[in-house]
Amino acid sequence: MQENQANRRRITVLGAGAWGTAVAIAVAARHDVLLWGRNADAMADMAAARDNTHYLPGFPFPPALRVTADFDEAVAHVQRDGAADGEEGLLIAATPVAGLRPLLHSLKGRPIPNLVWLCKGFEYETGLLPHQIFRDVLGDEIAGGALSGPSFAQEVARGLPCALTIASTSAALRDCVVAVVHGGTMRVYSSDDLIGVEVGGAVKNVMAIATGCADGMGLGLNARAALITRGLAEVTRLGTTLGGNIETFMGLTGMGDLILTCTGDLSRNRRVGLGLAQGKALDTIVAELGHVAEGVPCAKAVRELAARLGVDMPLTNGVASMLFDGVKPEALVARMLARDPRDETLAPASK
Ligand SMILES: NC(=O)c1ccc[n+]([C@@H]2O[C@H](COP(=O)([O-])OP(=O)(O)OC[C@H]3O[C@@H](n4cnc5c(N)ncnc54)[C@H](O)[C@@H]3O)[C@@H](O)[C@H]2O)c1
Ligand SMILES: O=P(O)(O)OC[C@H](O)CO
Repeated sequence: MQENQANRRRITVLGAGAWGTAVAIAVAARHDVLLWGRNADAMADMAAARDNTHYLPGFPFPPALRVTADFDEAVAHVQRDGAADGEEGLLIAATPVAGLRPLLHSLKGRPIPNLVWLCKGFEYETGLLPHQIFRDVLGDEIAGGALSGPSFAQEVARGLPCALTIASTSAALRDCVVAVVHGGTMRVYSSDDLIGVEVGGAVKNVMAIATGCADGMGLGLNARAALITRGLAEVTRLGTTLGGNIETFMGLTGMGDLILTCTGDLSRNRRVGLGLAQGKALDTIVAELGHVAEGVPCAKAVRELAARLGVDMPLTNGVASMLFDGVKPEALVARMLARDPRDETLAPASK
């Protein structure tokens, strides 16, 4: 479907992994898109093959998608001098959380328009959410927001229906992202709850590791439903303690993404859990994945954050103990089942 010429925008996607590539393919149905990646050889291969054969093979690039390894060119693509309101380009940061800070530093001082990030997690070293990293680096220089929700790259690249949420405190940024991304098979909802949206997107990855592990151990569908539900309770406890709205955790970026990632075998985080159940070492699992699994660093960051805040997160602690302390899945299951009974609904920070 070609967008009406008047509505075409210039979009740059910074980061050429699976998700950046899928989003670039999806928006190139209606806009002029430049996909930037830091590896010059990989980008040259992509330009020749018109396919991201390493991170998202089998999804040919549409004609309006170009690729580059030249950062200046990528940023200049969205800088149109004198662009009228409603015609600005959009920068989409598609790195993992670990790459967000260095990427934003590279953008500092450049006259860029709106920016959204796609990563889901807490920064490992600082425990910060992406919007806090954004403010740390760029302050109020430009408007920013998180685009999140249940979305496997392969399905989006295939053009299957998908619903996302753009979270930002800037109404203009939200409107820009809806104007660019909403349409065809993509629905984009808006929210001003950055904390809620980002906590949901981050902690669901930890719960997907837990659920993958339980499924891999053959603990059954009852256990899976219990894990997802108690996982949602945990996400909500942490998120509301940090200032997120409780309703956000019942929405696309909370319950929606939690269900998808815990149950869908396309999930890399779920596959980490399946690997743990097989007795594989974490290094082996991560090497075999060949993609980022944000739930791994996130489990550690969230364990520390929750301990600091006094928020009860037994599933997160359990996942972190398997990943980092050598606790075996069977021992963890026994430990979880032996926990004292309690009220199903707990106040945010109570234990
Ligand atoms: N894959 C999905 O289905 C999906 C969906 C929604 C959100 N996400 C989120 O999007 C983020 C990226 O995931 P992905 O699937 O693209 O990961 P991926 O492992 O497929 O690719 C990661 C890409 O980021 C690049 N990268 C890493 N650090 C970088 C840096 N400092 N500067 C530039 N590039 C850097 C790598 O070279 C690679 O191209 C993650 O936070 C993930 O949780 C992924
Ligand atoms: O493959 P995962 O586990 O990183 O999940 C991908 C997306 O976040 C799902 O919305």
